[in-house]
Amino acid sequence: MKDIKRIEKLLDQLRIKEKDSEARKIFAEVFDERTLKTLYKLSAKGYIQALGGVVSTGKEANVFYADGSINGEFKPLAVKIYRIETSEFFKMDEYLFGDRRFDMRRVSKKELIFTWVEKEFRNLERAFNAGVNVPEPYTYLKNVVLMEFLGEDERPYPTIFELKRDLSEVTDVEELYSRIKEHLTRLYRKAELVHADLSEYNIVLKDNDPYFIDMGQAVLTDHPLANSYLERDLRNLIRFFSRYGIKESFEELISSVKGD
Ligand SMILES: Nc1ncnc2c1ncn2[C@@H]1O[C@H](COP(=O)(O)OP(=O)(O)OP(=O)(O)O)[C@@H](O)[C@H]1O
Ligand SMILES: [Mg+2]
Repeated sequence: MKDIKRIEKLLDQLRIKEKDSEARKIFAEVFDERTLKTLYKLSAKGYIQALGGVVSTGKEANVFYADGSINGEFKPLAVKIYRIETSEFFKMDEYLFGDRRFDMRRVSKKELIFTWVEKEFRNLERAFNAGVNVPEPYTYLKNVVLMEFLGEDERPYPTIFELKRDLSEVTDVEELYSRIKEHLTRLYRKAELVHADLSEYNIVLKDNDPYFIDMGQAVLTDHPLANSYLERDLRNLIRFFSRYGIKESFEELISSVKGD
C-alpha cells in the first residue's frame, strides 16, 4: 500500500501547479513513491520549478508539462516518466541487445527501464547534436527524462497524425515531406541512428517544421536489425504521405536517405 502521508508531502514539495485536489489525486495515482522521489530530486536540483498538467498518458510512459530552469534560464519542459512496473519490458530487449553502447550483461531486469531512459536521452542528444529536429534533451534520472517542451502555453504542438485532413490546409505537404526526408537523412548519416518507431504518431509539427519525438527505441545504424527498422520507418512514411498524393517508391526513398 502507498503511504498516503508521505506521498502527500512529496506532492507538496513538488509545487504542483494545479491546486485542486482532483489533480493531486491524479498525480498520486500515476506516480509511485520512487518516481515522486526522483521528481523531487530533479526539482531540488533546480531543473523542475513547478510540475504542470498531463500531456499524454500511455502504456509505457506518461508525459507532463513543467516549468523548468536550465542553466538559470526559464524553459518549458516535457517530463517523460516511464512506468517502473511496465509489462512491456520484453519489447525493449531487442532494441537494447545489439546496441554496443550498452553492456547488457551488467543490466538486471530491474534496471532495464533505467537503461532504456539513458538510451532515450543519449539518442536525443546524438540526434540533436547532429542538427536533427528533436526536442533538446536536458537531463535524465532513473525513469524520468527532461527535454524541451514542443508546444505553446503548456499545450503540445500536434502530431501530423492529429492534424489528419487539416494537414494540407495548415502546411505544404510536399515541402513537409521533403523536410522530413532531410532530417531522416541527417539522422541516418550524421547521427548514425535509425528511429525504429517512426510514424505519423511520432512526428510533431512546430511552425511547419517536422520534429521527431519518442527516440527511446532508436538504434545505431550498425545494430543487427537496423535495416529492417529503417525499412519499417520508411514504409510508414510512404503509407502516410501517399494519402496526400506524395508518390515515392521505397527504393527511391531508401537510397536517398542512405545516399548509396
Ligand atoms: N518534447 C515534447 N514536447 C511536447 N509534447 C511531447 C514531447 N514528447 C512527447 N510529447 C507528447 O506526449 C505524447 C507521447 O510521447 P511519446 O511518443 O514520447 O511517448 P510514447 O512512448 O509514445 O508513450 P506511450 O507509447 O506509452 O504512449 C506525444 O504524442 C506528444 O503529444
Ligand atoms: Mg509515441
